[in-house]
Amino acid sequence: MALAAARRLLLHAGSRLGRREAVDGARRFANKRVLVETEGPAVMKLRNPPVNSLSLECLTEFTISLEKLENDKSIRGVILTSECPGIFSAGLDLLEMYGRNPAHYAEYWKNVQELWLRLYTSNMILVSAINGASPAGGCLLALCCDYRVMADNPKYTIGLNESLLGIVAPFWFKDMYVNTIGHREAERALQLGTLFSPAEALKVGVVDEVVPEDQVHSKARSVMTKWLAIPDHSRQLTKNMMRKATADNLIKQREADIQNFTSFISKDSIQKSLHMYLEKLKQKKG
Ligand SMILES: CCC/C=C/C(=O)SCCNC(=O)CCNC(=O)[C@H](O)C(C)(C)COP(=O)([O-])OP(=O)([O-])OC[C@H]1O[C@@H](n2cnc3c(N)ncnc32)[C@H](O)[C@@H]1OP(=O)([O-])[O-]
Repeated sequence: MALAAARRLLLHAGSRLGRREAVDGARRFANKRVLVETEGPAVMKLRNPPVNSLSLECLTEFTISLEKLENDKSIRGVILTSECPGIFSAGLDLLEMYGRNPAHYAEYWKNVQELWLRLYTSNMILVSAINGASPAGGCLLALCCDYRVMADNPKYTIGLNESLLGIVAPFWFKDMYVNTIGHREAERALQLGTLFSPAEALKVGVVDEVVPEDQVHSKARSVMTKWLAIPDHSRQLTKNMMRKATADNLIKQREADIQNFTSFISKDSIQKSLHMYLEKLKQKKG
């Protein structure tokens, strides 16, 4: 379904579904895969079990929720986190990129671009409370934030691991990685597909702070309070100054990027790599 049509549908549904309601004293609205609490600092919780993979539906709901928050002038900042225990997000949904047709790949990629552009250029303060594993697209979500707090659990890893899957992170994932950790670290981490432990992620600058697991949300809230003390107009103009060129780089070649992705992911060799990776995930489970 085209994004515009899906958005119309969801926004319409949102006027019923997403109407602010009092639930246990908290104001919140929810789609199926994203819960948003707007009491105190707004919190967006991904809840697409088992692993918060970013399916087309999840991406669309995420984008719509973000749009609704952006349109609410009383909301200046959002904490992004997960409701799935031990998983922040497993990244893009592999089943959206495997065994489908080119039209589906193109539609999916358009929605990935849309979410990234919205998150990366959001006027709101975004703080991620990374309470679980955060590979590839999961890391991408966190990198879009203005500040990243990660739970100190060595089982949780974060990074752009695409090369391990036999696929290649697109140039805008790479640009954001370079902006965050510098060229040399990004060059090495992208080629190796490094998944950093929290301590390593802190050392290279993938995250800004690592705290005991039970403090990840309270720390994110205190970070938000500090950022909220800065006047919006100056912070927003500064953010825009820092990020605009990177976002524009994608905006000026969105169609070409969709075509590149579609032809890349449709290749037999790439589909084979994804098949092997999915099998590996299954075997790990069994
Ligand atoms: C060019 C494009 C750029 C690409 C960017 C990306 O983000 S690429 C994405 C790169 N992402 C990665 O490389 C992350 C791959 N995932 C992992 O490493 C682990 O799942 C985990 C560490 C996130 C959670 O470990 P855990 O032991 O808690 O959980 P588990 O492992 O037992 O999985 C449970 C079920 O979820 C399934 N499933 C998992 N991920 C995905 C997915 N992305 N999608 C769809 N499904 C996924 C898994 O197959 C299994 O299904 P089953 O058998 O029940 O039908």
